[in-house]
Amino acid sequence: MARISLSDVTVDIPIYEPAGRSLKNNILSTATGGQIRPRAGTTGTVIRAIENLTLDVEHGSRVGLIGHNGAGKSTILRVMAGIYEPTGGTVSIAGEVASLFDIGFGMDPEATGWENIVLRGMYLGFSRRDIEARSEEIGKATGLGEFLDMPLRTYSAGMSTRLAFAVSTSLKPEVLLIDEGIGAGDAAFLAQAQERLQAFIGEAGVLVMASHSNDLLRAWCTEGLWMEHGKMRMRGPIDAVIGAYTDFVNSGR
Ligand SMILES: Nc1ncnc2c1ncn2[C@@H]1O[C@H](COP(=O)(O)OP(=O)(O)OP(=O)(O)O)[C@@H](O)[C@H]1O
Repeated sequence: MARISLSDVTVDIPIYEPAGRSLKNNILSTATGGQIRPRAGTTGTVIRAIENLTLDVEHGSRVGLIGHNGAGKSTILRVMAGIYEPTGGTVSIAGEVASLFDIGFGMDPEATGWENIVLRGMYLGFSRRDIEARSEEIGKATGLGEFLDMPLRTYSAGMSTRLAFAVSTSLKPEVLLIDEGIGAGDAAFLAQAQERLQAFIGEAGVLVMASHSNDLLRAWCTEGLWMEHGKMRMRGPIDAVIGAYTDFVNSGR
């Protein structure tokens, strides 16, 4: 059974900046971003992107990450994907993870779409045999037709997204992580993607996605998690969390 468990996770990102630009305050209050703090024992600075986050995402959950620019949404996804090692706390993931960010990950601009299906699949941890056996189906799902014979560098951002999305969802990972880059798709892609995603979620697994699009969040997620300056502010049914966040933004606080 797929499951994600974060226990008291903190992520500090050290900033190596010229000494002359030191920060006077422990925490600068801004509308965006994480918390900027002095780095303990040094004259340097860290950005606290996530602070003491404890979170369990159970099998079958579809969680949407909501919040201002720099609230920590992408950082959470990167911690779940194993790209960022937390500074504090523990992360435990059960199930194969596929991430739909870093769209270029495992792809070669000079290789064709077909070749990139195999490359990305292998980067995501699947065997060449496995991915080759599925490439026909994946190619079809991209909707890219003859462009699959062209090098990736000839693709638009949305076309690359289609390719990456088709690979990730065809491999039936148990945990799918999506960052909002998916918004690069056009309406036809989104409709098709939703169908594929629903099939994927129906079979098993966990979805965690970050987006600023309420429509996308409502369509794909059942639960919302509102992040603010690296901390969880609210978790609950997606409509309730979007509603509370929207009210907060509109109140101008
Ligand atoms: N590579 C990095 N170097 C320094 N700081 C970073 C880096 N990546 C993220 N941060 C900081 O971490 C904090 C959280 O950023 P994150 O990308 O997780 O936010 P987000 O909620 O995904 O924002 P957005 O909605 O704008 O994509 C921000 O304060 C950001 O400045």
